[in-house]
Amino acid sequence: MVAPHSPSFKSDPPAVAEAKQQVRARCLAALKAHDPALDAQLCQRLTDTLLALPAASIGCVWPLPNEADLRPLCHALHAAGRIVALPETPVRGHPLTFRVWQPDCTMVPGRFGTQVPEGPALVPQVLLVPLVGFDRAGNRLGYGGGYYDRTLAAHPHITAIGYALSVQEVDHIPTGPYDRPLSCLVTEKERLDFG
Ligand SMILES: Nc1nc2c(c(=O)[nH]1)N(C=O)[C@@H](CNc1ccc(C(=O)N[C@@H](CCC(=O)O)C(=O)O)cc1)CN2
Ligand SMILES: Nc1ncnc2c1ncn2[C@@H]1O[C@H](COP(=O)(O)OP(=O)(O)OP(=O)(O)O)[C@@H](O)[C@H]1O
Repeated sequence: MVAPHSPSFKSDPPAVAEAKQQVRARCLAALKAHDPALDAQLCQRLTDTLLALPAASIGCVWPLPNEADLRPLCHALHAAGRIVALPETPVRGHPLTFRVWQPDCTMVPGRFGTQVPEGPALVPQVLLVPLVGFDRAGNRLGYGGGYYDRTLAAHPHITAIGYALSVQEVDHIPTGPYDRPLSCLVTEKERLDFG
């Protein structure tokens, strides 16, 4: 039986949250120092990976400051006839929604400095998952909103592909009850498949 006052964690236990915060700070510093020339290599590898999939619609990512810039990938996928969608960030505690992006569409400001296309809503078949840090077991860590964790939980059939620059790798990402490892992650150097 569960003791009456034992916490039933709806979120990460405090020790895990604290450990994540330390790893997050280290990875954000690495991201900030990264060579922007690597972004083109990452885009090329992601373009090859995604165009090899039959997905009609793909959830991409519009960059926040210091992140890898995937805008060339958005253009390449659109030019290849795929529907490109970008995330719209709701209030905390809810999954992301997605709106169709086109090269000439209007972008409007969203939460946390994000930009959102003025297009119709759509759930993409394949979803690129950004991250702040990752490890070789496929664990990922984001900015701490839990948005992608909730989105993947809400849409278990979406094919999720993580992406990162190789400088964002750490030995071990602390995990909590809601974190699910990625099955695939692409960096500018390699593609990792985690069985
Ligand atoms: N490019 C991009 N878009 C994205 C995400 C992402 O990670 N990258 N998201 C992933 O979920 C969602 C937005 N979620 C976010 C949740 C929290 C913070 C946040 O707390 N930012 C801090 C700055 C962090 C730092 O650099 O130290 C802040 O605004 O204070 C940012 C994005 C959807 N769009
Ligand atoms: N499916 C979920 N249901 C309820 N709580 C969740 C879920 N996913 C994550 N959380 C909680 O949200 C909080 C933030 O999670 P976490 O620190 O793992 O976010 P993150 O992976 O850094 O962010 P993101 O997924 O947006 O990139 C944690 O307390 C976590 O337990």
